[in-house]
Amino acid sequence: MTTFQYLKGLIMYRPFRYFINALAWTIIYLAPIAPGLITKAFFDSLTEKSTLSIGVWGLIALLIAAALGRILLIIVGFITDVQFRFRMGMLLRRNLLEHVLKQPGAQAIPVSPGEAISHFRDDVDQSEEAVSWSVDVFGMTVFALVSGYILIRIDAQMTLLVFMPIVIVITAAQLATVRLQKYRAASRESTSKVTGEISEMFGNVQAIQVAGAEKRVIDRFRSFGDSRRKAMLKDRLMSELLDSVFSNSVNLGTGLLLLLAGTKMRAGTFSVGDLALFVYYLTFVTQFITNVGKFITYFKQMSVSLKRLTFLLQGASAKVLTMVRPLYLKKERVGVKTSAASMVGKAVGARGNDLVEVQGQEKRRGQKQVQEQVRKQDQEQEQVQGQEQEQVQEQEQEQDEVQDQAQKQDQEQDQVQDQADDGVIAPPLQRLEVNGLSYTYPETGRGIADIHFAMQRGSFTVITGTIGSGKTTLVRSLLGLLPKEGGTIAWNGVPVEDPGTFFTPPQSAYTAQVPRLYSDTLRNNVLLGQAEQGDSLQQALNAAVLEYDVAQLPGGLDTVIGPRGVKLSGGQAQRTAAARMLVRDAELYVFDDLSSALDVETEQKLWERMFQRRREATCLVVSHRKTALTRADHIIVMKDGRIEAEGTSEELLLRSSTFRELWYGDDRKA
Ligand SMILES: Nc1ncnc2c1ncn2[C@@H]1O[C@H](COP(=O)(O)OP(=O)(O)OP(=O)(O)O)[C@@H](O)[C@H]1O
Repeated sequence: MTTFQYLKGLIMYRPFRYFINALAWTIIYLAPIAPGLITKAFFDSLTEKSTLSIGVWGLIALLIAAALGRILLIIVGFITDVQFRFRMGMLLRRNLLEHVLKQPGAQAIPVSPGEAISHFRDDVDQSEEAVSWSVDVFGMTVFALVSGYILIRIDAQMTLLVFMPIVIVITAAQLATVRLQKYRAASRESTSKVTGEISEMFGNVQAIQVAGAEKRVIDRFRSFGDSRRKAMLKDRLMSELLDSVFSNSVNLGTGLLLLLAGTKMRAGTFSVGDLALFVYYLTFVTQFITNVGKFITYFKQMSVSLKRLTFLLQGASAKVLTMVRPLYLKKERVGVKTSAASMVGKAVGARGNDLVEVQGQEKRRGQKQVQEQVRKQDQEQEQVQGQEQEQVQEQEQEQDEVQDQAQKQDQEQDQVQDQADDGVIAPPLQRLEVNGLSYTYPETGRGIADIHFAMQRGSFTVITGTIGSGKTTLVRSLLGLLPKEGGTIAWNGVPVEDPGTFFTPPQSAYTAQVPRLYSDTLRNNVLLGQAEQGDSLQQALNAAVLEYDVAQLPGGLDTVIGPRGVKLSGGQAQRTAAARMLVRDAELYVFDDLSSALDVETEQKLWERMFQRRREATCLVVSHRKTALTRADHIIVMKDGRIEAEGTSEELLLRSSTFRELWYGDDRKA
């Protein structure tokens, strides 16, 4: 997308508001035409060249009225500007945010969160600025044309001699904006780095302290700060330099005007009123040239912003940025679950509808056959006279029953179809099948390849393997947190089109290896906005073996656990994440190495309680612990991104050396 297309896309978001804004500012810029002409007439009246007889006070009153009128217009102009530009900024941020949220969770943004914030803030502002200035340029061009026409009619030679040098000076200064653009890009980049570093530091306070790296981290931060200072200085210096050239052009013009006007006035070809008008318009015309320059600069900076925003889209078309959408992310539908759930429904729904439709057609075909048969039988019955009445009645009854049954089945299917159309939930899990799943990290070329496995309802499957063998990658690719490169995932035989939106509650819930907690109360960290229903929270805490810990906390469930849950132990943090998962009803629970911060006894309790609570829960668990392995119906052993062996623990102890190492390694650790 070119910068011009981007600008146009933003304008076309609210073309009417843009038009109103342009109209308001064109009137504002045209407003000085009248006071200029009044001033000219007044001065000419002093030398008896004009018949205007309003006197000094009359002139002052007229000029004040014109100024007040312009102020009023400017207020209106600000209102129209704000109405347009903030909507445009919101659209950009909204589209960006929606795109980021739709990305696989593990790859949502290609930069640090701090840098992403800087893109959201500065680059959107920059784009707003450029579009807003385009309005000014339009208004001022109209002013320049009208005033130019008036001045040329008075004295074409004078107009040319005064304004040409100004145009040349300003154009030369404009050329220097290429450098300004370079400096601006560098200052943006350095600001992003500083913002990113701040968020990294705040996010990793513990790690920095544990490593005794405070000084090194601060030194690094200081070096980023220094680079930023230098880049900002160059940027500001260049901006101010150009500004001063632009603003001093008026003085240059006035000087030229005085030099040239003297001779012409002596010759009687240039009146005092003409001089007053030239001086009066000079400021505005110079402002026009300056502002056109500014707009060109903003336009160039906008191209830098467009590049940076497009980078955030990670390969998606830049058109995403200006797509016309309502300014909110979700549209809640009354009576339907959250949009995530509705997306889920649609993911399966698309296929589900096909299935229902095919089945429906078969049923209807079946029904027609039955009816056909009935008709035939009727004819036969009419032909065979004298047959016993009883037999006929029996047959009719049977036909009615068959028809009733077919009708009932049709009604049931209609119901299923309605549900799928509403996008509520996918059907309960009976079987999950993964075939040929693969993903490679572009940075390392590592990942997983050709993963096949299946899980039945209520089963407990453990993924185990050596460090870095691809366990987490497998889970993340399955759940759509990484974009799978190949393979299929089927829920009850129906392919899952978009795992990222499908594998969310109520289909599945997930606890990551490194839990993400927020600086909020424990309660809010578990519920994450979900309404507290009955004793569901207590049950989840109990299932996650967290009830004792909660009782020990000073504020219980209302204890604020600090940024990233720093006030909790590693095990408490993981169990909080597990409680967050368990408080949500799900068909499939996925745990990524929950045991890494739990002792054997606590882990044992956790599995026991989990199964007491949900007998039918299907679990996919990454673990190397015997507690989990002995409970498993099926174990998948990963090595170098592939499944090396699978089976029960007894089978694997006989067959897999990797598994034996993991099994006895666990003994050695215990
Ligand atoms: N974000 C990433 N970028 C590039 N390569 C990665 C990334 N994450 C993991 N890898 C690589 O992919 C391979 C599989 O990693 P993965 O985290 O899935 O292993 P794992 O079995 O879960 O390891 P662990 O037991 O340490 O949790 C490893 O070789 C790792 O170096």
